[in-house]
Amino acid sequence: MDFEINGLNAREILDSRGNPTVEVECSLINGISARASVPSGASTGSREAVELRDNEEGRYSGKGVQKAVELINTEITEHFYGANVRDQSWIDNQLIQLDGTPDKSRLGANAILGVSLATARAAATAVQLPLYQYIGGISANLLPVPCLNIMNGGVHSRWQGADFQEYMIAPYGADTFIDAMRWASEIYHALRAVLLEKGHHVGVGDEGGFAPQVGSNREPLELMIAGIEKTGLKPGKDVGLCIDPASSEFYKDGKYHLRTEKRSLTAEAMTDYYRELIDAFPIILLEDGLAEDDWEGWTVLNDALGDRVEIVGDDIFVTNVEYIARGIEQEAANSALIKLNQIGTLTETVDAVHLCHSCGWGAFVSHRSGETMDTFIADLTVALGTGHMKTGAPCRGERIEKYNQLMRIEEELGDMAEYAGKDAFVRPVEW
Ligand SMILES: C=C(OP(=O)(O)O)C(=O)O
Ligand SMILES: [Mg+2]
Repeated sequence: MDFEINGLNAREILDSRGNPTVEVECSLINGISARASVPSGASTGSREAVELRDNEEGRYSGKGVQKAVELINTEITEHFYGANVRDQSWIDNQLIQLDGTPDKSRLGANAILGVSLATARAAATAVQLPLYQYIGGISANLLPVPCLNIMNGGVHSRWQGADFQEYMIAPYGADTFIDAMRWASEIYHALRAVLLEKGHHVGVGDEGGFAPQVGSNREPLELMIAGIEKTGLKPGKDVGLCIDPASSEFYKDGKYHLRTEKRSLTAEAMTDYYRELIDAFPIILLEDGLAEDDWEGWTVLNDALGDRVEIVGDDIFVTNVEYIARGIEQEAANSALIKLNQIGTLTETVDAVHLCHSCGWGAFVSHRSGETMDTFIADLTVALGTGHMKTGAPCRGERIEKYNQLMRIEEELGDMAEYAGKDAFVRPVEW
């Protein structure tokens, strides 16, 4: 048969932070082969599937992935020799069983995801379909609103900038994805000019956003509004704002410690703070406003603000249907962040998105702060019709390449392409 796996060949490559990561090539008996690589987070949730990293004696001061590579090239390859590459759910189930741990720590979520994605891409190539169509079928035509993280803080700027990790622009008023990207790039350059005018430095963080030393977590929002206005676009009408404070990173002993503002707040006080910001700025999405273990706080936050903005859970749900289901039951949010390597297989990721959509929740597809040039999430977003996604600033090759892939998909779909626009978010855009 044409679709039998002939081999899986893995190697160690470097990601955008210069750390080792896994790349996998899946080859078929018919000569077709395809490649995928695995990203890595910095502000990771504690319940994420576990990456396998080498011990301290190895290369790269304990960060290498030689063991994960070796496991793919031996045990995993032997297991899948001759298997049907089109049977994705079987492949992913086998990977889970072969690993045998609840957190994928024996083989490593990095080894498992590399195999899962490389086999999916090889199958798409074998049936001669674009990846987004292979995964999403003939109705996959929705181009997402790109939410571009143009100001970085938190751990992604080594705590040099704001406490909040991500400040994003969402150009939902554009007619097409390519127009949205043009607006985004113009705003990015205008923001650089605004920062220079105000005497800020324009060094960037891990995801390509500027990371100036600001005096509060509100200031980046003011700077972004100035950048949007400088281009002639209208904040709120053309372009909205999203924030990901990644607050697990500054939560300790029941309080949220805002270093730049020299104050520590309870969950209730943080909710009040977010309300003030939502009143003052056209914010449409708030991710990880509270910490991963503050489940009670999340319900309070969602009750207070969930009818106004999309409340997205990242560290709290880790793309895991078990935690998303708990979030649905406890009304802790109205959307989940979707990161392939948090859960470790394509099938489980698709299940997480389906669960969100079946309950009227949003599913917000995301890159990681450590990325490669792999564009899988661009195709995945269109395949699953999630309507919005984030993959960093319109700068740095590993981020740009995903946006470029979405532009290619829009061009390929031609008249069939639809830009998600203002309907992308769980709560209506009111401007
Ligand atoms: C992309 C994120 O960061 P990281 O990959 O470091 O978890 C995030 O927190 O949403
Ligand atoms: Mg996050």
